Amino acid sequence: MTHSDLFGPDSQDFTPAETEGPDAEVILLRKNPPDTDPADADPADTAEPEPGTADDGEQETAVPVDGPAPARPSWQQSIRSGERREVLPTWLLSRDELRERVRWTLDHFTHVFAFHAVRTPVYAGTLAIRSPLGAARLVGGAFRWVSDADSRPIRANAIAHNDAAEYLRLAKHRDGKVRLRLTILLAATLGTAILLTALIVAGPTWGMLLALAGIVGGLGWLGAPQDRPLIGPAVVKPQVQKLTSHIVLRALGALGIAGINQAMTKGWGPRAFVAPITRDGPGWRADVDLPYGVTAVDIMERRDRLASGLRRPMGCVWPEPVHDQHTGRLVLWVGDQDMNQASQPAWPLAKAGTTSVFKPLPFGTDQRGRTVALTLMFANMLIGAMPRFGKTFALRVVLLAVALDPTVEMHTWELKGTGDLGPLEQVSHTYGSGPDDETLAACMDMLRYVYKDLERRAKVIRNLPKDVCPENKVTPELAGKKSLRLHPLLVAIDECQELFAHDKFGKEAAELCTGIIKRGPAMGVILELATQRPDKDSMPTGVSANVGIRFCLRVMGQTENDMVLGTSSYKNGLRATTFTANDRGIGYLVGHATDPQIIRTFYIDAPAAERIAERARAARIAAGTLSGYAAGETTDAERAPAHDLLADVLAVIPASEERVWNETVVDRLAELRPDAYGPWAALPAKAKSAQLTAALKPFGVAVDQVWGTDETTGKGANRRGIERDDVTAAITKRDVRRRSD
Ligand SMILES: Nc1ncnc2c1ncn2[C@@H]1O[C@H](COP(=O)(O)OP(=O)(O)OP(=O)(O)O)[C@@H](O)[C@H]1O
Repeated sequence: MTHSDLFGPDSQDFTPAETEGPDAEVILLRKNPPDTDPADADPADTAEPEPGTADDGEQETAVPVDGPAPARPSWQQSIRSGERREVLPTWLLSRDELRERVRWTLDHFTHVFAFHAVRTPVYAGTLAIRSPLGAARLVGGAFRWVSDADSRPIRANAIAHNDAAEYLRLAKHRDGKVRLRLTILLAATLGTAILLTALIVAGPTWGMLLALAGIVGGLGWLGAPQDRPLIGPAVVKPQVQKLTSHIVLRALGALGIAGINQAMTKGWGPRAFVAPITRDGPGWRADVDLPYGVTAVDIMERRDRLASGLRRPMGCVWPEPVHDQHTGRLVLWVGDQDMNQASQPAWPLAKAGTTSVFKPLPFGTDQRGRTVALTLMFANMLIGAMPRFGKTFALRVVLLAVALDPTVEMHTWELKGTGDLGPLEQVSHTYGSGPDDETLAACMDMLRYVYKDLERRAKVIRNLPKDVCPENKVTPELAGKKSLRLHPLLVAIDECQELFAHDKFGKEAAELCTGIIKRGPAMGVILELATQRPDKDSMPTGVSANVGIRFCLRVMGQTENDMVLGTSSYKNGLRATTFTANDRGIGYLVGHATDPQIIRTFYIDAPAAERIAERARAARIAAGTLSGYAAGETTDAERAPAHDLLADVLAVIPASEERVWNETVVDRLAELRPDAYGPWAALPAKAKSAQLTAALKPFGVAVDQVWGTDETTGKGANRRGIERDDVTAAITKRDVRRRSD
């Protein structure tokens, strides 16, 4: 509809096209009197007039739907919002990456040199075999050149057309050429012959051999068949197809997304790319603005189909959103190699170095091979995966990095019982391995201790002057003050479902861990949990809802996925279900950077872990921080006798004896278990009796004066002793209590 259609040829001079360009739409509004509520207006009055009838210029006005074009932004305004490209490539700024590149380059050329050096005899033999043919080709070529064989067809043509004049002209020209070339050839041959003779007669042997090798090599090279080169490549490069806009659009168009398909019919394709497709690390990067209404998540959800459209393995295809752009901006990174096959640099701390949990600790590499480091202080971490996909390996990388910070008190518990975290035993304040009730009970003791320590830490922090602790949380300075005992404390529980799903300990474990996870970070307490069963029975919601850093390796379903990565993660395209059976050690990392990342953890095998832990132990010994289990200190529980005192006492008092002196009981106990009670028996009579009194007190066994007979002298006397019935009653009472627990 044009302006004159609406207003007639005499309408006021208003040309939308001049203001907004040809696409600007115009709507017609009826001007209401100022005191009229537009809602009260008669609908008939607002009906669009027939073209050409809208002549009431007083009542109607045309308003362009698209407002006037904004004034052109200044040069500075337009450039300020732009993205600055890096001055130097990131690999040049990172010492680790630079070192890795240099190392790789040296490695590469060493390999190439060794590859060809080993094959030198084969190359020499092949050249020698090919040299006669090469000599024949040289002679043939020289003959053709001297005889000007190339011009033969032209002369033949002159003969065929009986063109005598032309033939004579050509023959004369050729004769001159042949004479000149023959002279050059004879001179070159003579020169070479003289040189060779001189070399043979007067030159050194090596010179002669070199000349011979050169001649044979040259002739062999000339004699090589075209389809069989002498030297094969030392490194077979993967045949990677270059990523082009055509391939990207083809793949996007094959996803079955209506928005993309419709936009394509309207010519969206060429405008999709906001930057040229470039090499980015070991792969290609395309920045795409998707059609209106299509989001990057829509593409991420269809990664498998995208990989099919690109004709690349799934592990090469990584679509991502751009957090500081609109949701339709997609960065598509297509690796040359499947992520699970690409070579990975060694863990930067594998050979040397210590760490600080206040600083980032190297954890893995992303698809582009860049190191991803985690800052664990003030965070908690949950690792989830199906069995055998690298959960314990991932936890071990984190724990080894933490172990290299000598200030951290480590509590390492692996509740599967395979000893995968065994290397950490030598640096841990408490350590346990196994799914049995005894280990779980000890793990609970540890959690109670840590939970209680939170209260102490809170009190210490609360009482610190504001200028020392302005943020009410542990700082590196506070952590360093030994007297405050605010050093970082890390609790790691692998296979934590064993604890949370336990009939007896589950509820308390959930309460303790929820408390630790909520209050721990500010007080320097870090909780690391790993589980192969991230469901609601094995992972309390109080825990899963409060975790900061989440790492999800391959899982089977949406529930497990969301349990580890957080609610709606699956819906938002974060699908650890799409990892394949070969993607061990690869997972989504959420909560660490602004955007979720795909990480392959550094691979540290058991022997390497052992070596690193030994280094960590040495650093702790040097810093004077080796403590608890690692330092050989025993806990109260361990100090408690492994035997049953009441049962032993009862065993040494026969039913015929109603009362017995304490000292007699101790002597008999020492006879029964010399290791356990021998030291008691060695005490003087009074102390001996007092020892038994103290040991029986917690069980409520009364000690009183009892009549008895000295076993050596046979004399009767009143001394401190116990009644057998009291011991039996104490045993019964204890057993009843244990059963009710
Ligand atoms: N980053 C990695 N790169 C390559 N392979 C890895 C990586 N991490 C783990 N793996 C492989 O995955 C295997 C299983 O790892 P891990 O023992 O950590 O699994 P898990 O999930 O703890 O299994 P489970 O639940 O049975 O304890 C390892 O033996 C190792 O070979």
